[in-house]
Amino acid sequence: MSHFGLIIMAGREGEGNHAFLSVKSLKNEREINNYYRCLDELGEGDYGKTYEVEHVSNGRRYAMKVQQFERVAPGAVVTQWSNPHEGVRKIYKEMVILHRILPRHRNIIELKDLLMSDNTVYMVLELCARKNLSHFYPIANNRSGSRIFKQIVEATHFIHQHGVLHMDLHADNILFTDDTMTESKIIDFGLSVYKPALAVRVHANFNHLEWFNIDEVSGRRNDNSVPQDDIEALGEILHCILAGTDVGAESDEEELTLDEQEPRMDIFDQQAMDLLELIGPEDFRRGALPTMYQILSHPWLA
Ligand SMILES: Nc1ncnc2c1ncn2[C@@H]1O[C@H](COP(=O)(O)OP(=O)(O)OP(=O)(O)O)[C@@H](O)[C@H]1O
Repeated sequence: MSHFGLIIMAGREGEGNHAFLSVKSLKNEREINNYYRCLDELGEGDYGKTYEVEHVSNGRRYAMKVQQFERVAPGAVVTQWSNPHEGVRKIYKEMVILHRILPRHRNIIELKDLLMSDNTVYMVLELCARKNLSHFYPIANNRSGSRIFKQIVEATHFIHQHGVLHMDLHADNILFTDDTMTESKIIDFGLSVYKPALAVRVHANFNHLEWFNIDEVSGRRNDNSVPQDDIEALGEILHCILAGTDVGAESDEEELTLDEQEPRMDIFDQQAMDLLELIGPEDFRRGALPTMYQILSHPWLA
């Protein structure tokens, strides 16, 4: 049975404490219009686009991530340049992570609905504002910086506890619920990795053997991702908060001067600098990376 067939079969009503989400199967692409009206484009990624949509019957607004995948013909050839299974695998993994592995968390985007046609997946997500971390960096101060960074660290810790490494934590993938920029949400689990051996919490009896091919989770697929990869990304984010700008962002404009990359010590206190020296980029770091528990108990996040 295909991965997508499996996801429809495996959801059982009333299971665990996660509100059951049934997968709607669409006969064709047009049928999506019976459920959601498309209002505006929010963003575009490698595999599709994300739109602001309105539920046809209750008028509520959501974000809908639409991803198309190519059906993989039996015996399709994997080459150095193209692997026809990769797109399907990426989309499937994101769906399973959001749909089954992670319970609800206030700082992780919530999956609200899931629809599928023959070659398209529609992930309906809670709608965030058009504000991401890069809008927050210039206005961050010691108090708001610590509050938002703590939200991101706690959500990342929660993800890790369930055996998931995000692997793509940066400004574009951390949105705010509204323009006040007080509540953040981690999005985009497209590059995430699921490692059951890392899980110390299991949601709703999630059994990875029902959902993933054993090669995928056994390390046989040559995946070297570790929690430290996310911790390093958190260190980069902290540097940006303290510098007040997206330090590593690709831009057509001139590169930032060294001065512009410096932590703003007139705004942030010594505790913030101490945390930067623990987890920040190598220019700042004093020693080996601490664990998530050590980061969470740091006084700047108290
Ligand atoms: N829940 C949401 N609310 C508002 N906007 C969103 C939401 N989810 C995604 N977006 C917007 O759509 C963009 C693309 O979303 P996302 O990163 O999930 O897609 P992607 O196809 O995986 O992208 P990429 O290939 O760049 O990783 C985001 O950067 C963001 O601007």
